[in-house]
Amino acid sequence: MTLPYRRVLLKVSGEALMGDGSFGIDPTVVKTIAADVAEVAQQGAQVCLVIGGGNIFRGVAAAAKGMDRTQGDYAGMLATVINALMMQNALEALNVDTRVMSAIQMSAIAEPYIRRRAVRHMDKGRVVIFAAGTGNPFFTTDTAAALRASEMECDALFKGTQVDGVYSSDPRKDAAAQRYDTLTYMDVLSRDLNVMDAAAISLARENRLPIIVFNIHAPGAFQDVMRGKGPFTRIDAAV
Ligand SMILES: Nc1ncnc2c1ncn2[C@@H]1O[C@H](COP(=O)(O)OP(=O)(O)OP(=O)(O)O)[C@@H](O)[C@H]1O
Ligand SMILES: O=c1ccn([C@@H]2O[C@H](COP(=O)(O)O)[C@@H](O)[C@H]2O)c(=O)[nH]1
Repeated sequence: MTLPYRRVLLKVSGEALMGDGSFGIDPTVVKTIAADVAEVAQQGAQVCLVIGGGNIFRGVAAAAKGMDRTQGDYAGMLATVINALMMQNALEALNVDTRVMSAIQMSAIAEPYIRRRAVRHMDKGRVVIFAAGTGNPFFTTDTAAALRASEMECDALFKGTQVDGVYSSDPRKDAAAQRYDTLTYMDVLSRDLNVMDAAAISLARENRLPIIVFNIHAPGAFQDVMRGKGPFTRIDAAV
């Protein structure tokens, strides 16, 4: 069965890569996600990825302990490059052609981000991994994902995270939280549902980019959610 999307961006939470650990990367988790991405790419969808860095470094957390925020954010962006290289390695082991494109130039390990080149890579069937977020401090990889998905004219942004959708409050802290099947961008903003930052939601809203939030941990979760198999939450202009 053909997939109902031509080109999509998958945002993978950095924290998801920790597996059962409390820091860093569990290679088994990376392999499982890579296998899911490989399946989707082999079924003909153009796929690009943004991977968070929260499993390694978050600028805001470092700032809370007295570090300069900007410096911490640059360290956070470098953390996303480490995750991108791990994912590239796992995808290449599955014979998926990939390119890492970095928003911060580091020509020995990644191509610089050039929008038209990224589009060309995807047209040739390569999975493009966007690294180093937006390249700017005070942003997050959620915003980078909404930005790149808009630039790439993706049909949707899939946010693969630790929870299976958007809840009335953080489900990891509130056992009574209720999951929504659908929400509008305005619902997420006005109810302060913190699954993604407001800048990312606003950017998606402006560009009419649907966001689908799902749990990345179930094997095959990405290909299932691409086919509309739940659970997930869809955030859109009007529902
Ligand atoms: N209303 C809500 N609905 C769903 N999840 C929520 C909500 N409020 C807070 N969260 C939390 O937001 C988290 C989603 O963010 P995620 O872990 O994907 O972080 P990220 O910043 O995108 O990535 P990283 O882990 O790299 O920092 C969920 O794990 C969940 O605990
Ligand atoms: O555009 C960006 C993207 C990220 N950062 C910094 O990186 C870390 C990790 O990203 P997450 O989205 O939290 O996974 C983030 O905390 C920022 O410190 C950035 O500065 N700019």
